[in-house]
Amino acid sequence: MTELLLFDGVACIRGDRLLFEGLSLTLNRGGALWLRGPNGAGKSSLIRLAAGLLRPAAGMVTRRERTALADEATALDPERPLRRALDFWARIDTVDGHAVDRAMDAMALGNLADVPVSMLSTGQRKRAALVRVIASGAPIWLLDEPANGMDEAAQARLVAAVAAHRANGGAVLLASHFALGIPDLAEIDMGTLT
Ligand SMILES: Nc1ncnc2c1ncn2[C@@H]1O[C@H](COP(=O)(O)OP(=O)(O)OP(=O)(O)O)[C@@H](O)[C@H]1O
Repeated sequence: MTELLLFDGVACIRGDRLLFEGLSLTLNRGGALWLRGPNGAGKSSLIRLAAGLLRPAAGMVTRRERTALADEATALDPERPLRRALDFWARIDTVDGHAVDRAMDAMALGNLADVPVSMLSTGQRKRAALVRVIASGAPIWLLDEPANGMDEAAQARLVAAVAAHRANGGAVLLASHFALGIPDLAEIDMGTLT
C-alpha cells in the first residue's frame, strides 16, 4: 500500500476554537510533508490527530502503518541512563538492541549511553527523542519541531535520518518553522487554513 496516512475532510477544534476544517492530505511511502505556519496555527494539533492522540471534530484520519511521535515531551525516563531508557521503548516496540545501537550512532549519542536522561542538554535530549523514533521501526514518523535546540551538526544528522527513512519506504510528517533543508518536501501552510 503506497498511502500510509490519510486525512479526509478533517476538522480540529481545541477548546472552543475551530483551528481548521475540511483538511485532506495523503502521505505516501517515501514522502515527506512539512506543516508550516505561525504560532498557534494548529501544526502540533494536526500531528496529534495523526498520532491518534486527538479525535477529529469531523472527517476521518486513517493510519495504515505504525506511527512514532517525537514532540516536546521526550518520553524517556529522566532517572534512567540514556541507553536503558531507550531499551525500555525498544521492548515496547519489539525491536532488538541493534536497532537502538544503529539509531544512537545515527544521532551520535553512543558516548552518552550511561548518562541519565535528566542530565542531557536540550539538543542532546532532542537527539535522544529521535533515536527512539528511528529505532522504533515505525514507518510513519511524526516529528513536531524536531530540530528545536539542535546545533547544525545535529540538524544534518536529522536530515540524513529522514532521507534514509524515506529511501527505506517510510514517510515523515514534520511540523516546523523551518524546512531544515529536507529535499523534495510537500508543504501545507497552516496559516492559510482559517
Ligand atoms: N489542550 C488544549 N486546549 C485548548 N486549546 C488548546 C490546547 N492545546 C492547544 N490549544 C490551542 O490550539 C491552538 C493551536 O495550537 P497548536 O499547538 O496546535 O499550534 P502550533 O501551530 O503547533 O503552534 P506553535 O508554532 O506555537 O507550536 C492554539 O490557539 C492553542 O492555544
